[in-house]
Amino acid sequence: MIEVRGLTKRYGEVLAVDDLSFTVRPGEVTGFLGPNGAGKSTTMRMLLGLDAPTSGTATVGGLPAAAQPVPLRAVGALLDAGALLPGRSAFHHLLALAASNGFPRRRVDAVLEEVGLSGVARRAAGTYSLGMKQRLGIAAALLGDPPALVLDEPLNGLDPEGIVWIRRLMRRMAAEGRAVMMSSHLMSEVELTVDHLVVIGRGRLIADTGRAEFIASCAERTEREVVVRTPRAAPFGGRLAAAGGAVRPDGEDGLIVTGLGAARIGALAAADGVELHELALRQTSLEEAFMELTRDSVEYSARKVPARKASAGTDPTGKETVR
Ligand SMILES: Nc1ncnc2c1ncn2[C@@H]1O[C@H](COP(=O)(O)OP(=O)(O)OP(=O)(O)O)[C@@H](O)[C@H]1O
Repeated sequence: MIEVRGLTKRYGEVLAVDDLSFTVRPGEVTGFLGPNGAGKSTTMRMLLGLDAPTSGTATVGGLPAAAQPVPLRAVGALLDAGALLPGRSAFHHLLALAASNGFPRRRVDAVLEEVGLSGVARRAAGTYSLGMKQRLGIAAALLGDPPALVLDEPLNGLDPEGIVWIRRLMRRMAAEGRAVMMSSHLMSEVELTVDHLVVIGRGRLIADTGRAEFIASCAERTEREVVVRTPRAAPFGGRLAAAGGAVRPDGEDGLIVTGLGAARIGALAAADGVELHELALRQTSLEEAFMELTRDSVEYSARKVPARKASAGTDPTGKETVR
């Protein structure tokens, strides 16, 4: 179990992590999401003992990283897959890690097999593709057979095959009872993989929720839009507005309508003899809902939005909590 309580990190003027509390449970993959600069890497570095908190605690199995007798046995981490000695082979990289932690050599063979690098293990890591470096980083994380895994943007830059492979591996690691935490700044990367979501923005907690509940709350929050295409868009748009719909044009022959269901729009068209070329429901995607949730937390936004403070468990629109 990974537990973060009141975790805060200040770099001079920058409050990178602000009173953050959440739990990553065994048997689950928890997605740790937030836009660039939200504080994900800083939180993970504190969890791993690579950075000291300004205040608060981050523990794995009840102990902070510095107090773990053998850190690699407590938590495996992938932070920067590129941080390798380029001339050293995968085998020797892992062997050095195993030796310095007192792990037997057979663990090296086992993790190389696990990540599919056995065939290229003697090649210099500098010649590896990004996907192979990610696999090597994951092999190192698995070396101590730890009950918790912390992976920072593990899908970054991977091809579709690599993405599917990491997803399956994380699901399997969770099924074995490990607590798995993966960060991402894209909802689409994690929505197929995670059981639980912890969303942060500007260092603060925005949502701490099950994946299914997050999807349900997004569906509730976002109004369904109906796309209508007709050669008589302008007059029919007026008719829909008079019937209580909020209507905006979409090209010459299109209308986007909220506040009226597709059935009602179809009935109005039939009653008025309006020819329809399209009548379709458009559901906001999870990615759009996530962007909406974190919009005010984006460090460098193309749009100027007023800064609003989110409190733990409350979404920044202030409409509803998704905890
Ligand atoms: N060593 C540091 N010194 C000063 N500021 C820092 C340092 N490390 C991080 N920050 C700042 O803290 C904030 C959080 O950064 P962090 O890298 O944790 O975010 P992130 O969510 O991991 O972002 P990304 O997805 O871009 O990696 C940013 O404003 C960043 O500029």
